[in-house]
Amino acid sequence: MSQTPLAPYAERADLTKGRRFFEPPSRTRTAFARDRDRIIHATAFRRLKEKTQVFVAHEGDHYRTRLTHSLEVAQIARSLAHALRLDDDLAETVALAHDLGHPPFAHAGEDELVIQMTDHGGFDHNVQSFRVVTELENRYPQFDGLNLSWETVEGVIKHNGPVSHRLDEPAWSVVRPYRTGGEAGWDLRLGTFASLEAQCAAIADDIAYNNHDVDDGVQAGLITLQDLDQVPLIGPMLAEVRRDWPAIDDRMLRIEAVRRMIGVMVEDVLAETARRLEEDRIGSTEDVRTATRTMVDFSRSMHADLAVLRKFLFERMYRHYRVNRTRSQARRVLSQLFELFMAEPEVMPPEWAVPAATEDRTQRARAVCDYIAGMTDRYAIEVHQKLFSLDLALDL
Ligand SMILES: Nc1nc2c(ncn2[C@H]2C[C@H](O)[C@@H](COP(=O)(O)OP(=O)(O)OP(=O)(O)O)O2)c(=O)[nH]1
Repeated sequence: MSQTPLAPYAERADLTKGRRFFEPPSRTRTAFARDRDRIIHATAFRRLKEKTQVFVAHEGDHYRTRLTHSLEVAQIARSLAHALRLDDDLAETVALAHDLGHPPFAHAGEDELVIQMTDHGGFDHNVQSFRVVTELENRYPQFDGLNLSWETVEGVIKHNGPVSHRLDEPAWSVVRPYRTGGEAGWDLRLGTFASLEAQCAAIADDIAYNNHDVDDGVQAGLITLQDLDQVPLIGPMLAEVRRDWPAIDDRMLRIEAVRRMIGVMVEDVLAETARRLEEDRIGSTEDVRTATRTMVDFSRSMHADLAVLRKFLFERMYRHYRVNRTRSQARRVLSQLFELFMAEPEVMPPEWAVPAATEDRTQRARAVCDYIAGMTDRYAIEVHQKLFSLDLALDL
């Protein structure tokens, strides 16, 4: 963006730990910018356009999908990184990749896959994002996955912080080869913190969804502006906008209040992060990794307010009966597809039917799970309709 020199604790693309499979550097792009471009060209990225954020993707053109959510996260991550004098390409790249592993119908879909995979190694959307970029995307003749830089892959797998404590959970076992001595030949140093750029992407996720869910929830009529008056963060913001613009209509009031709330959260993160970097005397990328806490974070009071806002959104929006009805349908679609594919793997396309054609039920379940997890909402509904309708004229 600008030529401001990077901070000493910023990642540097010219000092990257490199890619798993050697490739000569690009003449025109840094390693992290090239990673971003690979993600944008990935099939899993395009499919985010029809994956649920809160509303199933076809419910309305104006609601967020996982794709527009990822773009908003990337924008906020980039702003944070730039203000902190970090590598904004890396922050953007990790943000764009962070939700690649979400199954159709997002959390409802994940809840169902977790149940279906209980005896077969489990399911976790963050691990699935990691598998998409390291293994499942198939668009290069030389390797599986996208062969991204170490720092990008690290950011994807550490979306929720260091992961060493979770390696015994079956869902996380696929990450094992990526630790010291692992056969992947790469040590992602799973027990340490990720780069500050990846931490920017992670907090940008929280900023983005808490804000856009308020926006979408009001637009959808699940919550009202009056409901929000008593909720921390957004309530004071609504009052402030009404004071500044007494004649403002509800639509503009909602948009302006959400815009200001994003700004307040970003400023809070920047101030808290600067404070922590100084307090913990962070002077290098190694200091970031071996620190005793996350550096890019909200202040204590923002955490407290956000907890109340999250609880409100959870109870009033994510568990609204109208959303619950769709969740219920979505889970049935996925459970019925899963059971059918386990019994008749030959009805899946060959790239999934072949690995599923085994007596090893765990191996079969993983192929079924990967096929389903890669589906968009629309495709899952279409396949379900085709396979469970008795109308043989339905073509797919
Ligand atoms: N936590 C949660 N979020 C839901 C649910 N249904 C819909 N959502 C929406 C609300 C947010 O827009 C978004 C939060 O999910 P994300 O996957 O982005 O973040 P989360 O913190 O759950 O997971 P992550 O940080 O990716 O490990 O999903 C639900 O049942 N639980």
